[in-house]
Order: sequence, then C-alpha cells, then structure tokens
Amino acid sequence: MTRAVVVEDLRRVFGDTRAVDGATWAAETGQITCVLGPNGAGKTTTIECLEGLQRPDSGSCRVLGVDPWQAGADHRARVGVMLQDGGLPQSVSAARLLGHLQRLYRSHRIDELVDRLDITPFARTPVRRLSGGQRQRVALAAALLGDPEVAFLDEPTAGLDPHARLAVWDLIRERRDEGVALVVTTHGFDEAERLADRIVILDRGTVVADDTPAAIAGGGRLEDAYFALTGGTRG
Ligand SMILES: Nc1ncnc2c1ncn2[C@@H]1O[C@H](COP(=O)(O)OP(=O)(O)OP(=O)(O)O)[C@@H](O)[C@H]1O
Repeated sequence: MTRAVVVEDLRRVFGDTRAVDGATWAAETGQITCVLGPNGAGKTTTIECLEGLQRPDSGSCRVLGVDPWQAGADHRARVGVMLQDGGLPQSVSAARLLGHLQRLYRSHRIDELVDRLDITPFARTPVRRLSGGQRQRVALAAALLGDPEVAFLDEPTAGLDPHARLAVWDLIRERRDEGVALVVTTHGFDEAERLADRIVILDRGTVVADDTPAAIAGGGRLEDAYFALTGGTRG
C-alpha cells in the first residue's frame, strides 16, 4: 500500500485562531480514512489544503506525491472533491452538470452513478431547487465521475435518508476495493465504524488519535473513546 495523502506538521492560522496546529497523518491507497473531530477542529481547513483551495502557513501536504497548492490540471483530474456545501453551480440541472463532467473526463460511469444514487427522478431540476440530500447525491456523483485515484468527501452522508446513506456507503466501499484512497470527514460514529479502515481524530487543530477503529475504541465503543480524546462532556 502507498501513502496517497500525506499531511506533515500542517499549520493554518486565521488571526488568533490556529485552525490546524501541527497535524501529521496519512491516508493509504485502497483504504477509507475517516477524519472525525468536533466543530471547529480543523477538518475542513485540512481538507481544503489537501484540495489545493487553501495554502498552508507551514508544514506540508502531499497528494499523490504532489503539493496540491502548486498542482496543475493533470493532477486535479486524478483527485475527486466533494465540498461540504456541495459547491455545485446552482442554475444548471444535475443531468447537464454530470453530462458536462462526463465529457470532460470521458467517463463511462455516469449511468452507474445516476442509477446507484437514484438521481434520475430529479435529474432535470436546477440544483438550487433540489433538497439538501438530493444535492449531496449530485455532488458525490460529480466527485466520483472522473474515476479519481484519491477522493476527498466532506460529510458525504450529511442530511441523507437511510436508503441513500446505505447506497453511498456501498459506493465508497467499492471505490476503496478498486484501490482509491478515500478521505471522508464525518460526525457519525456509526459511519466511521462501518466505513473506516483508519480513523484520524482532530481536536483543536491537532491529531489526538490515528489508528484503526478497533484500536481507537480499545475494546469499548468508538463514541466513548472519542469523547475521552476530545474532552467533551456527555449528556
Ligand atoms: N477563513 C477563515 N477565517 C477565519 N477563521 C476561519 C476560517 N476558516 C476556518 N476558520 C476557523 O478555523 C477553525 C477550524 O474550522 P474548520 O472549518 O476547519 O473546522 P471543522 O473541523 O471543519 O468544523 P465543522 O465540523 O464545524 O465543519 C474554526 O474555529 C473556524 O472558525
């Protein structure tokens, strides 16, 4: 296995806020790495550095051996990105958007993705009129359409109904089995337990755990380990 994603002593500061404060972790090809952490822990900032959308203040990011901030179009075609708010153009329909990406990537996977994510019923509706869950499904299809070697999925099942969640989990696992490195941010313990080969837990910009789900849970529940590691109080 190779390290498709490497984060080394990464720092990103906004004024007085150390959003990412010296984090080091990696994600392997053919594995699902789930990144967990409380609101404001630095997950999205880290992922956006890895996507080349933000420039680290210090430390380094490497994706497929390349610095994402410097990367060109060739590199970007090898990386799938699903942003937290969907990041989709609002006035076009899913059919038009995915058709455009299909031509761009010369992809053969559009029918499979549309079918698996049950996009057909709303394929002709403008993105701005879609429900949150429908938009999530289109954003995931867009991220996976180009057959990426690495995919960054920021809360891919947030707001999805139970059927759609299962469909998304199956798709993510299949891509893993095809050798894709998937980095998935989530707030769901069940999601992390079911999906992750490896879990990275961030808290206040630093890595407080980086191991298999079983090792982090230590024979107990992942949820309990998470609360102990992130200093939260439980209701
Ligand atoms: N552009 C910015 N300007 C100022 N502060 C920012 C900016 N982006 C992020 N931050 C701050 O950095 C910290 C980390 O934010 P980030 O979005 O990375 O957290 P997160 O772990 O993704 O949280 P969530 O679970 O809520 O999505 C937060 O305190 C946030 O307010």
